Amino acid sequence: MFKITWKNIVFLCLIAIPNTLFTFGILYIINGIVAGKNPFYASYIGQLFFLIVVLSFGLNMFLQRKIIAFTFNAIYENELKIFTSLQQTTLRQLEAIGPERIYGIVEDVRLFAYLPSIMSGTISSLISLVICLIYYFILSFTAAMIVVSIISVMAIGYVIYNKRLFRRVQLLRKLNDLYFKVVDDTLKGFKELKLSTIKSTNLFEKFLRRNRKEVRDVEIGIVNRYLVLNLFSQYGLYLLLGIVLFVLPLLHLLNRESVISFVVILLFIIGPITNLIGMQNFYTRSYVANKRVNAFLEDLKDMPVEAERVPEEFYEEVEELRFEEITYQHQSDDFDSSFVMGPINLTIKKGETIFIIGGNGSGKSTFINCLTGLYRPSGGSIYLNGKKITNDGRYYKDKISAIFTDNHLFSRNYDNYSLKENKEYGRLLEIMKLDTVVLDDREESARRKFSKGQGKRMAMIFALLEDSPILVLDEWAADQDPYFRRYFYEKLLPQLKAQGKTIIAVTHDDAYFKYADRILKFDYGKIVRDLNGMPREGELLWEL
Ligand SMILES: Nc1ncnc2c1ncn2[C@@H]1O[C@H](COP(=O)(O)OP(=O)(O)OP(=O)(O)O)[C@@H](O)[C@H]1O
Repeated sequence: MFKITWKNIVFLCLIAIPNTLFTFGILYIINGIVAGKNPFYASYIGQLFFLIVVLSFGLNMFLQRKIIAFTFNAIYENELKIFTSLQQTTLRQLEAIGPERIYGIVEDVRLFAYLPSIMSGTISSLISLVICLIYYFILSFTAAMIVVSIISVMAIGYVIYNKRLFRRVQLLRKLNDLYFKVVDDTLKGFKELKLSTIKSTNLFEKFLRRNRKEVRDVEIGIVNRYLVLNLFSQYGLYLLLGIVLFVLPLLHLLNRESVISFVVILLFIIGPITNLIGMQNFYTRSYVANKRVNAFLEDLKDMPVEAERVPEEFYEEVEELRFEEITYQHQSDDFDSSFVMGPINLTIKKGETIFIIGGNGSGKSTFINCLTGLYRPSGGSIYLNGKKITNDGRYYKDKISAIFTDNHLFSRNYDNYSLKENKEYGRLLEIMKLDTVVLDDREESARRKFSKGQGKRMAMIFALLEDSPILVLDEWAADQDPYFRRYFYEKLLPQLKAQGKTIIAVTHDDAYFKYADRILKFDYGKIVRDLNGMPREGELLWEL
């Protein structure tokens, strides 16, 4: 997600070098005065001191603004990248990823909003540390080596310890993904949970409580360890102070004047070092978040390449759709997916009204997902007007309007048409008997809460407003009352057929089979009957 480029590094160096010199200047002046090297009354030193402070302030302000812009730009770009990837990914990949991982990733990206203050703190702390070490070496090489060695030992111990914490942070994020799964179940299964004490108690006790308890314990473990680490570092610095004050002079490695300088410098860097250590918690979490976002984007990477130009056939009328040896196999890590659809060989002509029938699990919806281009077939090809559909068939999909069993009515109008003063919309509201429910042509009125059947009718209105040549309906009439069901088969379908639309409808309504031009019966993923017109007298389609 966050990639530090060479440009960034050069930029940081260009800022860091003068900043280092300024900080060095400040430290040098303070130390000179405290150690009695520079007189207090030398006015030019005071002026120089204030000048350096002002310049350093300006430079830091500039740097922090740049970091803020860089961070929020990276968050913005990554949020867009995630949604672009989601838009381009296939239904199969989305089903495999699961919503909980997506919620987790959105949360991971937002973590970086804390980055600017942390990063500028880190840079200034690092600069101070480097300056102090340089200064130490100027004062006494041997003593500086001792200090550097002690700090290095502390840093190595810190890195080793931090690695273990890294694994715990990873576990924490995984536990949070599971948590989102439970949240999803709680919201989507709200009614079922309200009705069943057993379900809601088990969800709470066996999953939610257990998960949160685990998260609490892991969090406490992580924060406690960081706390120990911070205390060790802090007291390690006091230890260092003791060594500088008592041991190094005793070993004649430092004289009295240098001891004062060493102590002043050490006191100066205690703050930055404590800062650097305190920020590790955040850095470890961001590192894990960064890895997760990258892995997520990588998982979505296996995307079809979009066609650059609109193919000529896009402008042609849909005369024929042909499926040649189409097969599809579900893939899932969680359960055995032995079901294979196909091979399907089928030609659909313009204006045909086709009913797809078959028992539960016979592969009707799988076929619909292949037909609409949502599933990329595992084998075979689809031809539009005799031309093979390549890439992800984006332009092919645009020829189709579909209403699925779990149809979603969007909270806003994402289409190119407007409902305002739209005559066709008014006419469709009347046809669908929704003109007494949706009282005006405002967008908000069309996005209100509907009953299930009304919602499907509203979905039909939106689908018809898209004016696509092919209409795919997955058990649309199942939620309709007898009057509307009848109206749908006897009036609406013939009207749409008369307009030249090709209709492919999954249905279990055998009383209305006679309204189909053609019936395709599925069984075990295969078309076992392809009937033009009504079945022969006495033939029961369900019993084949
Ligand atoms: N996303 C999926 N991953 C794995 N297997 C799946 C998936 N979706 C469906 N299946 C399996 O594929 C088979 C066909 O399912 P499909 O939904 O196509 O049947 P259907 O004919 O539409 O059934 P129904 O009439 O019940 O809606 C079933 O055995 C089902 O369990």
